[in-house]
Amino acid sequence: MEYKIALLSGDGIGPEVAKQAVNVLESVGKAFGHTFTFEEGLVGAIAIDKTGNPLPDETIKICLRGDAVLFGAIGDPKYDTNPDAKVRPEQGLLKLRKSLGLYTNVRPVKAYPTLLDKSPLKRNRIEGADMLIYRELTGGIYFGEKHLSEDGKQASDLCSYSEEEISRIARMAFEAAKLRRKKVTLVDKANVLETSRLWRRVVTKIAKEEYPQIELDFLFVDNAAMQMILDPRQFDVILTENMFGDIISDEASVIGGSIGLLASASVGDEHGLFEPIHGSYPQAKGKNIANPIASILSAALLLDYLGLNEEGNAVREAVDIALANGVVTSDLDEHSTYGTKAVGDYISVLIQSAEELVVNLNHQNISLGQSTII
Ligand SMILES: NC(=O)C1=CN([C@@H]2O[C@H](COP(=O)(O)OP(=O)(O)OC[C@H]3O[C@@H](n4cnc5c(N)ncnc54)[C@H](O)[C@@H]3O)[C@@H](O)[C@H]2O)C=CC1
Ligand SMILES: CC(C)CC(=O)C(=O)O
Ligand SMILES: [Mg+2]
Repeated sequence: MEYKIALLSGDGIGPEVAKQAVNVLESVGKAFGHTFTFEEGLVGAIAIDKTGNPLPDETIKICLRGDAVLFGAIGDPKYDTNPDAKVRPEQGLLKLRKSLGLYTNVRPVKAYPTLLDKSPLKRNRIEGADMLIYRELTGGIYFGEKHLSEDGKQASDLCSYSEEEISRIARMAFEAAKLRRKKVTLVDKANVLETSRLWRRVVTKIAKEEYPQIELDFLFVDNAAMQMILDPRQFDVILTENMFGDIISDEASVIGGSIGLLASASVGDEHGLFEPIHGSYPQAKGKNIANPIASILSAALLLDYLGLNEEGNAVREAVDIALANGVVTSDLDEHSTYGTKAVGDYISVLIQSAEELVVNLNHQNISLGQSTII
């Protein structure tokens, strides 16, 4: 089959890690007889530099005509250090999520058996940890009305959610839990926030009426942040709003040993975008030291989204082999001599001999709209 992928590499390490994901997809194409074509679009700081707009209309068109979007990262210190900048790279990513209707962001987190001693957390706390974070992606405080008073002394960001926005991602999270350990934890701040109380009411009703077989429990986000590192194995599927999900998923990346391992799928009713959870890590730009695995595993989720589960598993299998053989960047092994490209090449070469891989890992399917991810 032929697939058209919109490629938005972005800023900082985005292009370097996305390049490795592209190479991996091309290897998958060779091994499994598919053709992936890539159409590149500008986004983020580079798009501002070239067009004045962090998300040019042409980029949206490229995404709309693709079968899926592969995204690198955006962000640049010249904006991070200038709070007065009116046009910012991050606006490009937020607008893209909204324009494509990507209301659910799935972030798989696990402790890899071969990396248990790479995490700063104790092995006996993390062994077996395996969760999916369902983060709402197009609502909440990141999208609410912003206000700065004329004298610059008062500011506000509105956090707003509707029943519809909550119920559509909640159903996705419950569907995922059905195929796993049948537990959903709603993370909120319902002791303080009206929006969180709405989340509780809506999610509780859906659980009772539609998913009686799923255990639903609740955690306040401050406690959840602590539980995440105290006892991460208690979590199966976490369901939460936009900002809480952003924060606790970076925290959860410590379980695996590096944020450079964490992939994500952003999906809605019609489109899918696949990106690492990390940002543009500008300190590493051009140094060939960034871990490409988050981007490569995002490509695996993209394959699942296209219905190519065996191909997605081949990528995950190759990643597992690289990790087991110590073919990792310096974030996972300070003595490593492998760079971004070497790790990507190793994984790509393994995939090209895919018939030798046992593409039969113990991954569980997750129902995600019309498609299935692992
Ligand atoms: N989805 C996106 O494009 C995101 C963009 N950002 C933007 O990225 C820029 C930098 O933000 P930060 O807060 O520094 O977050 P960041 O995720 O870029 O980096 C934080 C730290 O994580 C580690 N790290 C990140 N990616 C890694 C990789 N592939 N391999 C090894 N280590 C890695 C590094 O230690 C780094 O110092 C900002 O402009 C921010 O707005 C931040 C988060 C997400
Ligand atoms: C621009 C930010 C909202 C991106 C981010 O931190 C994320 O999606 O994880
Ligand atoms: Mg984030």
